[in-house]
Amino acid sequence: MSHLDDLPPTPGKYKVLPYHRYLRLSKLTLWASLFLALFLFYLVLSPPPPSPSRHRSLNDSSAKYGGSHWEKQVRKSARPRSPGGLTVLVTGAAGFVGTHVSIALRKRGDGVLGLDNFNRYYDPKLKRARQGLLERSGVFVVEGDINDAVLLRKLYDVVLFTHVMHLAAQAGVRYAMQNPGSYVNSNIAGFVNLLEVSKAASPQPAVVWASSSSVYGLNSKVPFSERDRTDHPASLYAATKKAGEGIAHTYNHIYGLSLTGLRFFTVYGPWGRPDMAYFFFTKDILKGKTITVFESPDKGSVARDFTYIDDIVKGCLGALDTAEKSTGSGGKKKGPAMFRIYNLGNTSPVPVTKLVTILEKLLKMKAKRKVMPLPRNGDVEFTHANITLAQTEIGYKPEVDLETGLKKFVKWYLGFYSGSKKKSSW
Ligand SMILES: O=C(O)[C@H]1O[C@H](OP(=O)(O)OP(=O)(O)OC[C@H]2O[C@@H](n3ccc(=O)[nH]c3=O)[C@H](O)[C@@H]2O)[C@H](O)[C@@H](O)[C@@H]1O
Repeated sequence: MSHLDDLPPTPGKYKVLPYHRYLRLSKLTLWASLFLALFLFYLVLSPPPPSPSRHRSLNDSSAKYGGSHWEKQVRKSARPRSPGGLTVLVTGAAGFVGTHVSIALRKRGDGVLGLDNFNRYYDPKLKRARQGLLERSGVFVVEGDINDAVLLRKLYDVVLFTHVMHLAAQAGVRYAMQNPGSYVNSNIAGFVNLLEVSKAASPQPAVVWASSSSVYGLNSKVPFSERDRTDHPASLYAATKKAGEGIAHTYNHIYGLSLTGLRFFTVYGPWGRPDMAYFFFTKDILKGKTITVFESPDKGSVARDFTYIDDIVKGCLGALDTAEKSTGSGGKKKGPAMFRIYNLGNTSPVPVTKLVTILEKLLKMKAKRKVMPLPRNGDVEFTHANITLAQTEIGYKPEVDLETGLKKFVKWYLGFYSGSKKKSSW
């Protein structure tokens, strides 16, 4: 058979097929149509393909806001109770620092409106429990994301905020290797969104926001001073926090926004974050699980300038109280505005091995320690804050040493996780 036998019949000419070939062809057509129909059916009904990202978005809860009842709650929460009180929007209000700062502000008579997306970075039940505390103190938390410009504009329409305490962020140094996108989304895109809406407000609020000790990266000169270089971060987390400082400066320069960045040093305490070492060490020691304690390459101890939450709260309030007004309005700068950066640390670094020893004493249990060299995961060997600037300019004075602070944390932890959540005191 030559290749010519495969050519189709001459166009325009009708060719009669033998009966058995005709039957075979129509069967083929039938199967092909059936297959095509099934395939189309599958395409219509099948779910969309999974996102190429290895990690699901942390914020898949759809925002819940709007309506006259909601607006009433927003106004009520944001209204100061004492004359001359501040009207503060606290982002990340159901977070560790956010909850403590919101309650402290509310206690002294300021108006506080919370905003939080309740994402799943760590147990949302803990965030909901914090929300319960906030509600009992009269702080309403709007459920939404800082990337939602429509929501932010709506909040700024309903309330004239004098201040914003911006604490919503993707925290954690090591998690940046697993989910880098979440850091860019919250710490960069979300921050820019908040600044965009803030600069367009009339009048503009003064903004205080959380930076991080991690911006000092691989610096070896201690203690870290605000005047030191911050251009060699060791983690993407640190890089996004450093980017935040640069971004904030541009909004100050172009739009006259009053901006104050606070570099927090390893904040710990009751209602803390379960992704932090002191928290999961406690959990694992109690369960008899092995904990991994990092040591520096020269077999020295890794150390942190652990700072107790109450000291950090005082620093945040000091920054809010001393923040000058923004000078711009409706996106137009009218004159130079305040731009500040402060270290909020404890000024006494403690080796992580010592942290474990204190926990052993408080928990009355021996930890199963596995010592290993500090992996290249974003962690730095030590942090140590020089706090002179914050002391002089915002009256910051840390008072709680690690043992005293951990004692309070352990007391809270045991109460909260032993099922007596309702009884656990503030
Ligand atoms: O000060 C800061 O800027 C940062 O403080 C913490 O970051 P970090 O100091 O690394 O706190 P932890 O993750 O609780 O680690 C504390 C220490 O324990 C060590 N560690 C951690 C985990 C572990 O399994 N073993 C271990 O020895 C770390 O190397 C570190 O020295 C927070 O997680 C960051 O969000 C914050 O911005």
